[in-house]
Amino acid sequence: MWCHKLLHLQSRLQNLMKRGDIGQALHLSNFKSLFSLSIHWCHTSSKSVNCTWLQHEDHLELQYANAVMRFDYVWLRDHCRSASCYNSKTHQRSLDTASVDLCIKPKTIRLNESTLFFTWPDGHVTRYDLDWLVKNSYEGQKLKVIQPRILWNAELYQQAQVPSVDFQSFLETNDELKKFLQNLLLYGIAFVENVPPTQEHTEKLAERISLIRETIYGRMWYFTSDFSRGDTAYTKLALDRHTDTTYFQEPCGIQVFHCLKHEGTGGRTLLVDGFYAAQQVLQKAPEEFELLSKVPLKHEYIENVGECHNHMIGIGPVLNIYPWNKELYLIRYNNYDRAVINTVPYDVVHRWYTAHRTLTTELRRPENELWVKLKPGKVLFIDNWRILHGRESFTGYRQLCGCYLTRDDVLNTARLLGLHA
Ligand SMILES: C[N+](C)(C)CCCC[C@H](N)C(=O)O
Ligand SMILES: O=C(O)CCC(=O)C(=O)O
Ligand SMILES: [Fe+2]
Repeated sequence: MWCHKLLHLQSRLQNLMKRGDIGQALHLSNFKSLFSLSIHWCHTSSKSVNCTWLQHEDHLELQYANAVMRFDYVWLRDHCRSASCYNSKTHQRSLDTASVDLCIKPKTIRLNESTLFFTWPDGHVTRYDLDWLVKNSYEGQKLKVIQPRILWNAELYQQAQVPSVDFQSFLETNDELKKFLQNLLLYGIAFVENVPPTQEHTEKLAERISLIRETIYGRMWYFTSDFSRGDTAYTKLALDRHTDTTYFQEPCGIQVFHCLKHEGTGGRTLLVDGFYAAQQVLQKAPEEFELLSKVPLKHEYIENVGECHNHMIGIGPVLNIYPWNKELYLIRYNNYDRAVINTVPYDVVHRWYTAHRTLTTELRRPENELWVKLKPGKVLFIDNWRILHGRESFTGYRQLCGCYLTRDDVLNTARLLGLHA
């Protein structure tokens, strides 16, 4: 009975809080205390800052800066930034989280200026700046974009007139490197021009941004249509749009292409913004978008050519999204390398094929295709987690070199230059 009443009161109060009707909420909480139900409902408000909070049984409800946030008590104890709990020099936690009582509750909470003080049962005091709490709350994070991007089709990309960066200034100035990285992060592709057409210069370029990710293809790779490896990339055939290394648990982050030579016809490179296409799917058929983000798939690379023996398997959905804000961060799309689907029952399989068809239709719209002819001196960087690439069939002798970059290190460089990454 009491419990029922308390729940009712609690939900009314929460609704009032949500509507921002603090006066009413305060009134109710006073009313409740008359009936001595207030043991866990201590409510305090500060005069100096516009901040109120409710101490629930298992969490703190904080209203500040036009936001209602909820913090678990263990979380509040765990993130304590006091000298004994956190090393602010190394930014590492010293507190042993496993030593925190999972039923912990603050003994008292008080506000001074813009700092909230929690005193825990053992006397330890944790202090949080209100702005830190806003910034680090789940509610705040949910609204934030992890990686800002500009989605494009061919026309939008051409209109944007994204400039290429010159090789020398790229090597010599941080400003140019930053500009380049900003474009790579926003559009998922970027070009460097006037690069001497050698593998060594391409490597130097790559190393300016990040660590090179060595794979079964080597550190720097160099390929022609010589069938030297068991993959159609090493032929003159056309390749439909795809992302690379879908058969790795973590597909390579960035791909670098430098065409060192082409004496012949065809061989243009196709680029398609996979996130733009996925966004169209989300708008037209949200349940299909969801399915593509849920069904795990296997991709596989089996090679037995000459000395090269490899068997790689990568598992993950086509669309990878952050669960808390639904932001898309990785598309795994390679119809050549997709392995047997056996991770879901037959009826889901059929729905998956329908969703895959919708995505493919978007990816294949001619207006989404950006065609470029790679030439010696012009190096292309592709975000392999977002942009699909392909190529036209070709004739004659064509030599391409390049490498993959470790995504973490590209982002690291970007952040060090002050970019949001
Ligand atoms: C030639 N190069 C080393 C760039 C990559 C070849 C990888 C091709 C493979 N089918 C894939 O899509 O992952
Ligand atoms: O030959 C090309 O232009 C690209 C081939 C390809 O898809 C790859 O190497 O990953
Ligand atoms: Fe490829």
